[in-house]
Amino acid sequence: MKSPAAAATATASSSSSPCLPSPPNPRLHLGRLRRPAVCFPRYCESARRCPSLRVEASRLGPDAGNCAPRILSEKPPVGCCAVVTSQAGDREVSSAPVVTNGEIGVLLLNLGGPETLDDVQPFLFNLFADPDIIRLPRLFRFLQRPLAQFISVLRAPKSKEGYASIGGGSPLRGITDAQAEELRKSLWEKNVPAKVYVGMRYWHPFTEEAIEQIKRDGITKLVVLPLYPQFSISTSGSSLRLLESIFREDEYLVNMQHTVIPSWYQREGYIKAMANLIDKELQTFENPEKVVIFFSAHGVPLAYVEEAGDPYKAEMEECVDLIMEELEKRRITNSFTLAYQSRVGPVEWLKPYTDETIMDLGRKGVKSILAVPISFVSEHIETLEEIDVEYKELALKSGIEKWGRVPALGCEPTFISDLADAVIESLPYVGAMAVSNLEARQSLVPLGSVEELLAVYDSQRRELPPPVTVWEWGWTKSAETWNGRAAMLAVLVLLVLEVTTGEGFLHQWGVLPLRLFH
Ligand SMILES: C=CC1=C(C)c2cc3[nH]c(cc4nc(cc5[nH]c(cc1n2)c(C)c5CCC(=O)O)C(CCC(=O)O)=C4C)c(C)c3C=C
Ligand SMILES: [Fe+2]
Repeated sequence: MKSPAAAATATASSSSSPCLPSPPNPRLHLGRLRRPAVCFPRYCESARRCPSLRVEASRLGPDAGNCAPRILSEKPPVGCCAVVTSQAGDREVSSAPVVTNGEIGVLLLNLGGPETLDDVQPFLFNLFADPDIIRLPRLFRFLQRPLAQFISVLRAPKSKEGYASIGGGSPLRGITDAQAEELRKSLWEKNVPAKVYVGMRYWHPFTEEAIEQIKRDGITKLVVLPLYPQFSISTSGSSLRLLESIFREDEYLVNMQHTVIPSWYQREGYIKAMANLIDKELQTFENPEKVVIFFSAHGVPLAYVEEAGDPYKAEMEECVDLIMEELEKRRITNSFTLAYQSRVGPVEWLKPYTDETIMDLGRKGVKSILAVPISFVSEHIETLEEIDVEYKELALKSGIEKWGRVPALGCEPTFISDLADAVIESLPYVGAMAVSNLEARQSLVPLGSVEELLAVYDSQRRELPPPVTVWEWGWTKSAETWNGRAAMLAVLVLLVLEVTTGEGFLHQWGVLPLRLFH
């Protein structure tokens, strides 16, 4: 890591009393202002010394830009105290039991994927019906579902082809369930008796189902952990928005203490696990030092970053830097590049695009590439099909001779253990409760973090630029596109009618003299 400031070993005390002035407003911590806005040296300094805030100390340092986003609650931790001993470098956690006065739950948030080919279109419908994927102007909100239906039906055949080629469905559910089980085991080994739940955004098990189970199990302290290392409005943000709406409506949840780990790409364990995978895969090449390490992240529309303030790009770039720094420590100094894949629709997405970058490297005479999927921790359609098949083919056509790919982290033990540490470290922040139910309701969720995190990037809930162009008034590119599509559709409908009924302009003009069907 950039600043292993927690060379200091720190031990959390068994007292939950705060020893700090309130941390700065978390609204400032995430997102577009992140780098400049989060440097609170006084706060970070104190945090390093304060036992009850030790939890985040391994990320603190002279470069305080890394610290504040991790302080998840403005209120002091109450009612729960992790007894944790941690050493920078090995992140060892002591065997002292975690003392809490409630049932701990961990909710893993993920995207979800179709399990069969019949699931593909309804899965796509759920995805495009999400206002964090396509947020229409207020006046046109009523069109969200019809539009989602329209786009999902249009896209389904192409998506189905992809899913068919990877075995007829997404492997995401199985892998996420396995990660949940490994995380549970790891937490128990670290003396944290927690239950772990999986809540998917667009397919089973839906987040709503996970929440129902959490209620049935009587969980009173919940750590929310999106399985995306980097934060994006379109992924973690969307899942948090859904949670916010569920929490707001429910008496039980209003009273449940929670905290969110919004992103965790700087964690030492994660960075090391990624570096281990890259290191190992490089050894499969004849001349490992000549290989270009090609980080390929899932893209988002450019306007998410430039207009809506999505921190995704900044977090991604920092993540890649951290991995390369870790590799450098191991004397691996290969060239590397970061590009964005999987764009959907005609609007501009984050650049450079993966396909263009591959061709560019080919033109420049690069002969070996090691692809590193970086935005997701499971194998999925975009690793198994897009990278392993499409991009490999493109690379070979572009003059690249050897193409390799680092596997997704999955249940890699260093990674799972680090996730468990992240959960343990966040426990003292679970439970910053509103004073009364009324107050909790007014603030939408129990004080913790969901709505604060949402506010960070999206306080005004502005329109999001649609990845698939939808209607805009005026002489715009979008209007032209949609006019064109509407016209083509109209012509198609007229043609079909004409051919099937034998009546219409073409018949009147003698272009089509015969009725084809009777
Ligand atoms: C960090 C990861 C992801 C971001 C950011 C993201 C944004 C995003 N995605 C779409 C549209 C689609 N995504 C689809 C599948 C899909 N997306 C991610 C991850 C991110 N998406 C994953 C892991 C998967 C695969 C799940 C699986 O089943 O294996 C799909 C469906 C597949 C396809 O048809 O290509 C679509 C569509 C948008 C529009 C978007 C940002 C706005
Ligand atoms: Fe996606």
